[in-house]
Amino acid sequence: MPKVLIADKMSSAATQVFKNRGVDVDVITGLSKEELIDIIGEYDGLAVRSTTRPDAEIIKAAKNLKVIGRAGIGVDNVDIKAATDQGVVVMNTPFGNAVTTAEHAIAMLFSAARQIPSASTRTQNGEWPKSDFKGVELFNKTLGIIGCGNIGALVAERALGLKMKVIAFDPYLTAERAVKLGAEKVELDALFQRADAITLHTPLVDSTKGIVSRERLGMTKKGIIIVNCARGGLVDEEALKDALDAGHVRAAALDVFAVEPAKEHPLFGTPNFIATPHLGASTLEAQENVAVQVAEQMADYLLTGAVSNALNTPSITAEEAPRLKPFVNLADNLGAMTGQLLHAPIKSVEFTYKGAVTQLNTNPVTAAALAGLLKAAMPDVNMVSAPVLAKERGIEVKESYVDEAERAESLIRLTVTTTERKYVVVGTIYRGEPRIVRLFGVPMDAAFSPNMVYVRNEDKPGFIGRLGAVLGDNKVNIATFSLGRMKKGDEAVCLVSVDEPISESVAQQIKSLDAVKIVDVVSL
Ligand SMILES: NC(=O)c1ccc[n+]([C@@H]2O[C@H](COP(=O)([O-])OP(=O)(O)OC[C@H]3O[C@@H](n4cnc5c(N)ncnc54)[C@H](O)[C@@H]3O)[C@@H](O)[C@H]2O)c1
Ligand SMILES: O=C(O)CC[C@@H](O)C(=O)O
Repeated sequence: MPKVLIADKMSSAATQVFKNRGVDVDVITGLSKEELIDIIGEYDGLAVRSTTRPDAEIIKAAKNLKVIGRAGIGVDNVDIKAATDQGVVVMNTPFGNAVTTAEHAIAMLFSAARQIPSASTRTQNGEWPKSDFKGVELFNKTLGIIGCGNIGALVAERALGLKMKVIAFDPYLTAERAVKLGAEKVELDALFQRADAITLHTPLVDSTKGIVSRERLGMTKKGIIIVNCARGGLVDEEALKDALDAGHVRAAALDVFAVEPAKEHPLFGTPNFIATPHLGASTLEAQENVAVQVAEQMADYLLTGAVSNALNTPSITAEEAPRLKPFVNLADNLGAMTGQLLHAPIKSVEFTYKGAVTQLNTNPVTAAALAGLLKAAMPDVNMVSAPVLAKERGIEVKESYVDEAERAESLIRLTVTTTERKYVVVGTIYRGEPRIVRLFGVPMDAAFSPNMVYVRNEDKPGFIGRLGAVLGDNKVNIATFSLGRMKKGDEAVCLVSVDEPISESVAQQIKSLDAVKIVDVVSL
């Protein structure tokens, strides 16, 4: 039974889902990094919100970890590269708290425009400070949205409902989608120059860090309102403080801070400044949504192999997972065998899919074959990291499909081009088991096994007997012996599965046989 640790406070609905799905679950929140490192090795899954920060050190200690589930959207608290390198799937819940956060941003916008928190505090202090609060309407004002994805679009919709004009900067926002949202797509500087209020809804990435800079604040109209319910680090907080003190920024409302938790901050106590403690996602509905979603996604992956909302590997539906499993196994074996028989750097790999497999999502199949191919040189590679590593090493990866739907069998062909030559291997599934049907151009039919010897030889009478004698003389027991040849008297291939790995000495004895061209040991 897989076991999951819930390490951040989240709705008990997550625990219930895990239990209902037959996943063992511990809820231990408030752990220090050292305490988490001490216990994480026991778990197959780790569920977090934004407090726990699974970094490379924690992930390295998580020897059994298969999945990290983020009950929320932003995953900047997870070292995704470290997770990928270790084959740990990272998934989030991209829609569970989007409405809630959009509503918080609108609430912060109103709070800033009318200084509601301060007015409330002072009224309740008995000051009746009526003359001290003159706000501004949002009606007919221009709202600048930086980042117009899920939440930004929801904020746009709500702002339009308030009869605001909406302009948006988002490098990935198409003009068509902007029109559909009722927003005007603008460049970043234009947004700062034209907006009466700016709200941020981007991830914290290199291109967004400090996007609200001192220089850009200087481009804004006097009286601008700034709202940030995305991530601390998007706003130059010191520059914002100066602009508030100078009366240039009318008001600012931050839900997120560069350093959290923000217990002390230069902005705290500044007039016309509003702060909330990262409450964007904190509603009953949102927390129920993300808890249930993350638990269901993690349970799906741990129990069926289905992947959804993963940041570092292709999605696999629950329906696909069982159908893909034999092909992923075949791809892994084909890749691993080929990778051990290559003796030069890989330049490109083409995956050709034929027959029924073309009807499936072949991304995980390709990833598994890539992992097998690269494993000879990079033992820690896995199907999560393989596509990234291949790209980093400049290996061109192509996929093609031959839709021979009438063909009962499925075939997977790997065409691997190294700096020296091209290799072609073909495999299929027969009675649920993976088999190799063509090895480097030579037709054959062999099952995969943990210990195999690959021999390429001249097609001559007596060779098989001599090869068998060397193995027998060295007490190497043969499990299966598969043969193939291009044509009579040409090159032939022996693929011998043996009970135990052969020693280097035995390999040398085989190499010394007449007619031998190549001898390689394959371990799967
Ligand atoms: N305060 C909270 O509690 C809370 C809750 C949920 C999400 N968030 C934060 O809000 C962020 C956005 O959430 P979402 O669901 O809308 O994500 P999303 O991925 O749907 O949208 C993010 C948008 O930002 C855009 N973007 C990326 N780089 C950009 C750049 N350099 N300039 C402008 N736009 C850029 C993307 O194209 C995308 O459209 C999350 O990454 C998360 O950090 C905070
Ligand atoms: O979990 C939270 O409270 C915040 C989550 C939020 O920042 C997100 O990125 O989804």
